[in-house]
Amino acid sequence: MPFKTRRATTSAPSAFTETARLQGVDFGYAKGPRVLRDVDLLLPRGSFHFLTGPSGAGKSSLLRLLHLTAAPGKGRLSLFGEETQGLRNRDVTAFRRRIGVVFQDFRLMAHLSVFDNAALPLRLAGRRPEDYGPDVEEMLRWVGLGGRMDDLPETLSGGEKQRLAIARAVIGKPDLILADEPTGNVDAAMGARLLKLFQGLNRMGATVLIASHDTALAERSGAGVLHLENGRIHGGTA
Ligand SMILES: Nc1ncnc2c1ncn2[C@@H]1O[C@H](COP(=O)(O)OP(=O)(O)OP(=O)(O)O)[C@@H](O)[C@H]1O
Repeated sequence: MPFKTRRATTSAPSAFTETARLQGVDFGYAKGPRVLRDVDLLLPRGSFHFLTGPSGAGKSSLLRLLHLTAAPGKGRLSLFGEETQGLRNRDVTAFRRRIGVVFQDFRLMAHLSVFDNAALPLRLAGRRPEDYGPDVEEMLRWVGLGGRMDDLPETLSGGEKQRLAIARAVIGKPDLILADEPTGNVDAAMGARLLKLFQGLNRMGATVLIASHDTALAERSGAGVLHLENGRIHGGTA
């Protein structure tokens, strides 16, 4: 497992105990139905949850709120113990640097190699290639892309793109990992390996939330399960 001996966070140690808290959150899109209704949710620091629920229930939307790419219509959202309402753009960027996110559509950088995609969070954090090279290579080998480092994303299969997106999300050892269907395109053995990666990062301190239809994987993981349906969350701590 990559990062065996190191802390799970690149940010300065801070005293937060709640990675995320939603209180009375309503959310809906301008031209769509109300997606979340009066949701209360607490993700304690170092917790690991799966987020399940039928297609269209709002799992991706909830991850978007936690990534600050969408804002609650009503209610409060705090991250790392800090209120997020009214943040300036540069504060949003600072929050996002502490979050590793795996989007359902991967959002890889088409003009960057596999290696450079995976290394992007470290480069943006100001680290030098000579320092991060071995970490990135180790991570890419772990997700089975050790032989593809110089290739462009367009040459990868769906599952390979997904694994690259995961490598990029976790390489900076973020405080919070949000992953949207991260095992949707891989076989069971790779799914188990990726779960191990998330579990390892969680043991090192990261808070993990994985949206998934794979209830078998969720059950096998031993993680908490939050179920989203009809705009409300069942399970977890509020
Ligand atoms: N950009 C958007 N504009 C308007 N409505 C949207 C938008 N994105 C999602 N929706 C709607 O919001 C609701 C929740 O969608 P969301 O993608 O969060 O669900 P989900 O649980 O992640 O679904 P899936 O499991 O199919 O990925 C759905 O009714 C969807 O049609």
